Amino acid sequence: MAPRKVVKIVIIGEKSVGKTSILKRYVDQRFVPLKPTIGVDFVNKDVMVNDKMVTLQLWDTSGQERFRSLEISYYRGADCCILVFDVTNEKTLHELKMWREDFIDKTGVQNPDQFPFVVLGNKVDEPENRKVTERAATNFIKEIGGNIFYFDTSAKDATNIEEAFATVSRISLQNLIPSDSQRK
Ligand SMILES: Nc1nc2c(ncn2[C@@H]2O[C@H](COP(=O)(O)OP(=O)(O)OP(=O)(O)O)[C@@H](O)[C@H]2O)c(=O)[nH]1
Ligand SMILES: [Mg+2]
Repeated sequence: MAPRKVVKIVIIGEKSVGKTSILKRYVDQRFVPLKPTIGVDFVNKDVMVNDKMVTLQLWDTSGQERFRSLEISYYRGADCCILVFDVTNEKTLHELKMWREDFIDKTGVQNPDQFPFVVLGNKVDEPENRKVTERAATNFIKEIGGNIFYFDTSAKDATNIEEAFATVSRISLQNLIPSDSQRK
């Protein structure tokens, strides 16, 4: 049997936007009170993509400034980057530009326009507090351009979590095409 493919996915963005809650919802189908992430953590999930079993290695990190120095080793070898913001806090969307540029700088990705990014606008279960519309979010990703996708999500009520990770799995595998491997 051919060895199982393993893809590395990193999830980044400001503190408290819901990165760990999104992973918990996806991997354990649960939404529970969580402490802020300290440093870096990771969790594996096996999924079927095009009839093949693939292991997603999901790397979670803290959005807090004081842990930023850890990120170089954490970003290295990523096949896809998930950028999370909180739709009830506009500043967390604007900060994503910085998070994306920092990721590109630190990984040394040669073709940032081809590298797969998935942006998640989280906490859409709070429509009364929503500050960033889906339209504003999609305009934002159009402005960034490249190989980038957008989903409104909620870790709390599970909106679009499966859908977002189906896209993450698919585009992470595209990134493993051998002719692209010199990019890393
Ligand atoms: N309403 C709502 N609250 C959420 C959602 N996702 C996360 N939260 C809440 O937002 C807070 C932060 O969630 P975390 O998952 O710890 O956020 P994080 O991005 O991992 O934060 P750091 O680890 O500190 O960077 C917690 O109180 C969560 O319960 C969501 O989809 N909806
Ligand atoms: Mg966290």
